[in-house]
Amino acid sequence: MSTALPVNDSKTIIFEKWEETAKNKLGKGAFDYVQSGSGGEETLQKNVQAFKEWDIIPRVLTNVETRDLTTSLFEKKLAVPFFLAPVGFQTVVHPEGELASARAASSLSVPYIASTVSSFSLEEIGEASVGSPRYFQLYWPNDDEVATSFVKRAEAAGYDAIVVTVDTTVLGWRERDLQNQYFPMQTGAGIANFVNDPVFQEKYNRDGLLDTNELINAIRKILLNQSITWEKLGWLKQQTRLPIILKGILHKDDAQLAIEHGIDGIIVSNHGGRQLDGVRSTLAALPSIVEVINGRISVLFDSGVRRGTDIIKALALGADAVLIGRPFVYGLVDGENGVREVLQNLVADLDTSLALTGKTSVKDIDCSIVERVY
Ligand SMILES: Cc1cc2nc3c(=O)[nH]c(=O)nc-3n(C[C@H](O)[C@H](O)[C@H](O)COP(=O)(O)O)c2cc1C
Ligand SMILES: CCCCCCC(=O)C(=O)O
Repeated sequence: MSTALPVNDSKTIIFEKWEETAKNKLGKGAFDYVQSGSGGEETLQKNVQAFKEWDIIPRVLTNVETRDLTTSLFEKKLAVPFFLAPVGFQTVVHPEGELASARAASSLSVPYIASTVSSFSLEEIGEASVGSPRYFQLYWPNDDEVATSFVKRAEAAGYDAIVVTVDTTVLGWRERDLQNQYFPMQTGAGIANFVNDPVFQEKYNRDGLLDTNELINAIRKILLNQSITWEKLGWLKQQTRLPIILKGILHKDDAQLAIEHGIDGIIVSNHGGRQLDGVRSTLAALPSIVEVINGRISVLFDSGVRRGTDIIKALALGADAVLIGRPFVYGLVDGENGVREVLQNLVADLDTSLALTGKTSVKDIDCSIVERVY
């Protein structure tokens, strides 16, 4: 990486400006669905605030002429230490939804995580991101045969890992969505992985005979699984040769259990403040989890990452890589180009921040360059 200049033809650099653009372009229901958190949005705010509670203390005179943003996870090289987080229902933001975001990510070799509730099938998203790393996020359905089918399809479509979201046994209490009476599936978004699944079709869709409302009800009935336990993970591991990553870990004891159950990685996440409100910010949760993990498995991180310096802080506190959610979703209001713009700027911002931190590689960032604000 030799330049830290922002993208020349960028229209929007600032996260808050993208958010404003999204607010102006989207209907209230869709915008609130993306922006809001659960409950009184305490955690949503804490996630962002937490980054301000850590100072970067840069080093100087270290020769940062040549810089390297690459890292590796599960023996695969990544061009940058950040992923597009799994985000469902992307056609509520732009008609090309996940295809646009996956193409933008792939054009910059940014790794992508496809959601179970995508508006295009995992096979279509896989094709849109061919050549670039991609993981499949599993909302573990309340039907083992459908769960197995999803995992096998992800393997066949060339995905590199399965991300099991474990913080969504039920949907969070999202007051703004409830107030707006907004549920994105009602727009027809988020059902592609089900309607393209042979097991689901045969068992629940009577081979395509259900009308849209019946279909949505059938999906909702099996989408979230309240009965999964640590013991059941052994069964999932037997269904796939891909690494399994748990998304939604906040407690250090759960980090320990992940290791004991042979899990390959965890994502320290509170779902962007959208599930249980009042939980810890992820940056506050990270250090104690990293201590327990002690380098034995990969630790990813999300919730509240907005800028390059946020990535530096999360890496310094022990994350191997981070995920971004809302920043790319706001870019998606301008389709593939909008997402690309957000990502290009984030790469340039990260590169600038790396140089000014006095480091030449993201792999060299460690806790020596951060301290809690006092
Ligand atoms: C609109 C929207 C939809 C989401 N859909 C999913 C999903 O389908 N699966 C999932 O595991 N997480 C989902 N998430 C959570 C993200 O993966 C991620 O944890 C969160 O957005 C990170 O916080 P940030 O938005 O502050 O970056 C969603 C988040 C948003 C904003
Ligand atoms: C019953 C729908 C569950 C999917 C929710 C998607 C998501 O994770 C989010 O909105 O956040």
